[in-house]
Amino acid sequence: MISYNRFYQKIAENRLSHWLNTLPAQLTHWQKANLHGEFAHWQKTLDALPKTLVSNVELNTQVKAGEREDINDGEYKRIENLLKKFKPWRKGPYHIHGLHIDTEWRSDFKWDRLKDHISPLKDRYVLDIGCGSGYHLWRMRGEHAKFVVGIDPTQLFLMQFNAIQHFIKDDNVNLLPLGVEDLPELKAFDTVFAMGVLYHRRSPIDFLYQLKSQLTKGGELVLETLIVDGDENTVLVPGERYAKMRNVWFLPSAAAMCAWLERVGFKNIRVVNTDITALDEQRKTQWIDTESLQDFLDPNDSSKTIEGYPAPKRAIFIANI
Ligand SMILES: Nc1ncnc2c1ncn2[C@@H]1O[C@H](C[S@+](CC[C@H]([NH3+])C(=O)[O-])CC(=O)[O-])[C@@H](O)[C@H]1O
Repeated sequence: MISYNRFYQKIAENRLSHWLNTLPAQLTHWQKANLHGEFAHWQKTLDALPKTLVSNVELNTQVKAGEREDINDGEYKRIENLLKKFKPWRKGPYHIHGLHIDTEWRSDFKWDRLKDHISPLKDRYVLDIGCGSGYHLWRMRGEHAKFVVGIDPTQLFLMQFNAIQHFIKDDNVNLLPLGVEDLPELKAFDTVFAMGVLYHRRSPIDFLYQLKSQLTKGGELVLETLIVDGDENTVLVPGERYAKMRNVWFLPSAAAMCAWLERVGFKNIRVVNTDITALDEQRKTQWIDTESLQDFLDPNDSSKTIEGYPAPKRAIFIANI
């Protein structure tokens, strides 16, 4: 059973205390009514992870907990077998006692593209919406953020996060099983990240208002999303699938995205990076059994998706309120 009591105690004493008005009831309901069919099984896997002595934790240049020498061969094999039960591992990579979880995505590439453009995270309250397994949460803490909260409704990713947390043990980094639509207007975070989520939202403008309502006055939004080429009136709404993904709705141009941000009241809007996703950033590894980017592109023309749309191109936007 996952307990959020420690999280409640922590926020009772910090600037998120008003979240206690709604969060405990929401999470209690979630545990009663919304658990994934595999949840109990996953929980057993988590509980079976050995309690090891973690000699060091490195979060600034990578996400690494412990050394190979901290554990014996049996423990290493056990950790590997148990963590493989949480496949597919999409976002990472992680290094646990010398075990390299070589995830589908090199999420560190995205971090490298944005880290020099954002306001320093030192002492900040940070929220990462749609954080996946939480890779970037650790990197934010590695930049000395004071309190880091991630939300993501996909329960397998929560399990992956909890598995990494089992070794790192930092109660200033938390992942809650919520969607953005479950958040009250907290107006409490200094930096809000929303990366890889906007195109999954059916109402992108409402989504931007939701992001805005999480920020303190003067706070910073870091938004990353798929874009297309074009002017401020260009938006692609793909058919049933984009790069084999079913739930993709709006792909604006960078100019359109800036116009949307301005329309909902963000200021100081800038595009700090654009990048075509390359095959070394998203690829099949031993830690996923499913297809990856190579299978999502036209085999004869990698500038197109398999459906004939422009291949994935992403941009990072930073804005303030
Ligand atoms: N309603 C929702 N509210 C919040 N999150 C959601 C919702 N619906 C889906 N998600 C979550 O949004 C994440 C998107 S992945 C980006 C990960 C990371 N940020 C990255 O930048 O690497 C990109 C992709 O899969 O295309 C997934 O983890 C979903 O579970």
